[in-house]
Amino acid sequence: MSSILVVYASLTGNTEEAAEVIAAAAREAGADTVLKEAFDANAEELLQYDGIIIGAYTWGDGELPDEFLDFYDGMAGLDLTGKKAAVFGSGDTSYPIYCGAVDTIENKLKELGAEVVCESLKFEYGASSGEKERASEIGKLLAGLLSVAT
Ligand SMILES: Cc1cc2nc3c(=O)[nH]c(=O)nc-3n(C[C@H](O)[C@H](O)[C@H](O)COP(=O)(O)O)c2cc1C
Repeated sequence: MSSILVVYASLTGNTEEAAEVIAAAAREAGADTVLKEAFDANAEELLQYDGIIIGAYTWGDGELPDEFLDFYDGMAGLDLTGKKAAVFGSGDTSYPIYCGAVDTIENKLKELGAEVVCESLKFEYGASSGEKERASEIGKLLAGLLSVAT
């Protein structure tokens, strides 16, 4: 069975809600899926999974949230070649850098060799029903791609 780690940082629950939708969909699609908050996870754990889904809200001036910084720093130097990945997160369009954390994480995953399999999901505050549907599709997509690959 393929395995997926969904790891996220969320302060007020918006990104967490989407993380739960994604993880439930991946599980339903047959992947052995673990859902963790970033501060309970270690970046090296990424090496144990076939699929990686990372979510983070954006903080400061388009920055990564504090709860995600240790995890992000720990990603440096990991070889994620062969992993399939997706990224999501909540933001607020009134800030000049909308969902900047999502872009930063996507770029880092690509730099480390992971294959980002779909356009990253950005949503304002809580995900709408359509955005939750996309979240669900991301979980299913990754689980489906991994079941074909393994
Ligand atoms: C001090 C502060 C700075 C923020 N900076 C940004 C930003 O630069 N870009 C952005 O898209 N959203 C920004 N946001 C909005 C949050 O990302 C947004 O409220 C999000 O829904 C929080 O997600 P969460 O519920 O998962 O914690 C900021 C919010 C606060 C309070």
